[in-house]
Amino acid sequence: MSLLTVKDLGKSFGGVKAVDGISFELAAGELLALIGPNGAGKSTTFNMVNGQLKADRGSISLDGQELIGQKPRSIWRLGVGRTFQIAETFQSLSVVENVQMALLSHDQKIYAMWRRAADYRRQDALALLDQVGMLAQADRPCSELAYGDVKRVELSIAMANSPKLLLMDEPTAGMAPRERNALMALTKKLVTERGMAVLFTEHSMDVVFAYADRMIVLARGRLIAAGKPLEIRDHPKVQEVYFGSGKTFEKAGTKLGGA
Ligand SMILES: Nc1ncnc2c1ncn2[C@@H]1O[C@H](COP(=O)(O)OP(=O)(O)OP(=O)(O)O)[C@@H](O)[C@H]1O
Repeated sequence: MSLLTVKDLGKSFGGVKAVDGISFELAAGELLALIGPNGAGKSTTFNMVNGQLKADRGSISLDGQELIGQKPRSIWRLGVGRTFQIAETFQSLSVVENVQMALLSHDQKIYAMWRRAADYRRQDALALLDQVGMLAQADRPCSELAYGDVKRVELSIAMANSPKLLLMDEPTAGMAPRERNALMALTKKLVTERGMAVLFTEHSMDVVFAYADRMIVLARGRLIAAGKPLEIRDHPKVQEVYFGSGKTFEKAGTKLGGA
């Protein structure tokens, strides 16, 4: 059975149908890539799933519970996580303290966090860091880490909430190819080990084809194709959008696989 079921989801801004009646499913243990040219509706879709935007129509159901109409915080509590960049204010904290802060937040002990982060559930935080290969660097300040390692820590912070579904918006943006592959291989490992589902946008087609179990393709708010990477690559509509005349997206100045 699907973990996430999206049906006839729609959102308009003024006269623009940003998302125009899309439907898709996502199972536990699956990595689903959401791709499409600039302005296709990817961010709008993401923000409806995490509750930052309210859908005009349709349904988003997680494990049978309707998410539309719920606040972002409630949706997060139900198990929809997302990766956040480590805020500048937390850069001076150590790696493990950043994960401890996330555990405090998960446990709703947010008000005491400044005082208590250093003591709070340290062993659990270390276990999360171990899962992302960052145990050896647990006591270093985040500000000293290489970019790829910061991304690993961000992933472990997202894991602190034990998400059933993790949303990743351009997870490998700004990374070199080797770092990109390492991060996605790690994500895939977490998906398999934890039975977590991941929905991600990505502009690097290499990453998408190498790591996505399935893909959905949006263009002008509509879902134009869904399937396994190889099926998508050969799909006529996708070919037209990305490689063809470019008629549909000429004006948007589409980059290949623009996320
Ligand atoms: N807050 C908003 N107000 C008005 N129009 C918006 C708003 N958010 C998005 N849109 C419009 O909705 C459409 C879809 O935008 P969206 O950001 O979801 O696309 P995207 O696929 O994420 O694009 P990109 O790859 O450029 O980030 C675009 O035409 C955009 O201009």
